[in-house]
Amino acid sequence: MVSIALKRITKDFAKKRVLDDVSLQVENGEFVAILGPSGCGKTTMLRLIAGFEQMNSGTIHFNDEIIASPEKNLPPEKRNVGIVFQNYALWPHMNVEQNVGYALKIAGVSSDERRRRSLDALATVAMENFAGRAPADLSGGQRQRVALARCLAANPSVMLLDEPLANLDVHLRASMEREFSDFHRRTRATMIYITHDQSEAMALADRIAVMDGGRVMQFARPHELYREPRNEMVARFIGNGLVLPVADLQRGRADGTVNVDIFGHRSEVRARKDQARLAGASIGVHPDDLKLADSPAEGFAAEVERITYRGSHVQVHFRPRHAPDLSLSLHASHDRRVSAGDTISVCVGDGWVIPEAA
Ligand SMILES: Nc1ncnc2c1ncn2[C@@H]1O[C@H](COP(=O)(O)OP(=O)(O)OP(=O)(O)O)[C@@H](O)[C@H]1O
Repeated sequence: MVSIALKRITKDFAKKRVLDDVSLQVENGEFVAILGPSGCGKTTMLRLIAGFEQMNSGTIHFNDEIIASPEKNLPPEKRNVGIVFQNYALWPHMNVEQNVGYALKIAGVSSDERRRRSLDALATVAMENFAGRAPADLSGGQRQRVALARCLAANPSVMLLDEPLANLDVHLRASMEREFSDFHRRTRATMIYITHDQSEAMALADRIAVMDGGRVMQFARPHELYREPRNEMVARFIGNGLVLPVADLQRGRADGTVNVDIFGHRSEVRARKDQARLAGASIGVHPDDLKLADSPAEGFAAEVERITYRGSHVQVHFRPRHAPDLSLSLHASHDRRVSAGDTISVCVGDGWVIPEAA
């Protein structure tokens, strides 16, 4: 069992800083997802942990051992990590079963046992009927599934996955999601999983690291990221979040709520317990937190721009009267009859005062 610590890692490519003072402590047996916009350094971080790149400064520790630093680089094959990367190639001269069983062969597993474990792993990814095929005769998605099976069969104590489900169709994705969950429960391997799919990350991960511009913005449990984003980047990034300016923040009750002015209407929102009084701040909300109020006294005034039909509900696009430059939207049921040009009243059901200024 392995815990992984990244300590103050920086990595430059041709004078461009790609990882900037990244620290991350992944506990033994933890499932961690990495989310962030394209180019923020996710893959580079995984390649450093795998041993395919060397950092400019910092150290990587597996348990108490330093496995990588600018002076030291334990070779990838000595790290005992399973790797499923985008485009991580299968060996072209081996058939599917040989690819899956190769690590077991190297580890001295008998051929009967190897065959059993390889076919088991292939069945897990619905590829048992392709055991004799050459990788060249498989689709991209099928190759990805074989790469996964190869990783599962080797039963590593650390698994690094870079968008392992990206090439799969929606049904296979759902069943592979369950498979990852089961695999993790069974083996308690430490897993680091890059994905662009937030719902996948939320469903699978114990904790999620949100990255931006080569830095870790927040590393927290999924519900904490969603409900208590630390800064504006995380607030906007997670769950299509919106950031609204608020004024005259007053401490509320002891439970941590505060009272703020949102576009001319006073509302209670959540905040850190030690949140100070402020003249101005920002709150993070999600589209479902904004509701059509029943009367003008219950919300802030806004003008409806347009309505979009969304099947189960309508999406009402509007601009707050106090901030006409801001375009927002909320979901309303079909029985609320609103049209473009109407004045509506909008209340904020839930909001969170973003603690770190932009
Ligand atoms: N070998 C390399 N040489 C030069 N620049 C590189 C190299 N590898 C990555 N980069 C650059 O480093 C930055 C981070 O890349 P990385 O692949 O880690 O991002 P990412 O977050 O995984 O992106 P994506 O989500 O698109 O896969 C990018 O600007 C990329 O162009």
